[in-house]
Amino acid sequence: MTTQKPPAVHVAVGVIENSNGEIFIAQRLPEQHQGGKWEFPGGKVESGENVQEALVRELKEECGIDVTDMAPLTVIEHQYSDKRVLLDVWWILSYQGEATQLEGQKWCWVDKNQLDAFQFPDANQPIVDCIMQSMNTY
Ligand SMILES: Nc1nc2c([nH]c(=O)n2[C@H]2C[C@H](O)[C@@H](COP(=O)(O)OP(=O)(O)OP(=O)(O)O)O2)c(=O)[nH]1
Ligand SMILES: [Mg+2]
Repeated sequence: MTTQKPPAVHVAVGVIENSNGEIFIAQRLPEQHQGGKWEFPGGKVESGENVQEALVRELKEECGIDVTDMAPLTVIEHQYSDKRVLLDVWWILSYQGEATQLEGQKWCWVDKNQLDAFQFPDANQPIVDCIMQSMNTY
């Protein structure tokens, strides 16, 4: 008998960098999946949306910014003990407004070189590596 894997939850994730080379991160609320871990803003792609539309919507809802340009960074499929996710990760190339956190999460700008001092969900390790290695010229 074959067992069918449940479908992965498709998640749009944005890496926002400021002019000081710092990255925006927020701490997941205790009651959320992977609660207490730090994350890049984003959320689930809803039906009828493409990933870019989802990212624009999520970053408006969570961070209060209007994203105007983005570029694909990486896609990560990860199986947690309780859930499988497909993280669709994008560099935010330009946006309007001042990034903040509108859903009660702790947040901060962190120097790229210090990103590994924060605890991220396991799926995020390749993203953190990628950012820390990047000589970002955008
Ligand atoms: N946003 C975000 N989610 C991540 C990251 N790493 C990671 O494993 N995830 C997982 C945790 C969740 O299972 C899923 C994203 O769910 P979410 O709670 O942000 O979704 P959402 O904003 O749509 O919120 P909701 O449906 O719970 O209201 O992806 C990350 O860096 N950012
Ligand atoms: Mg979210």
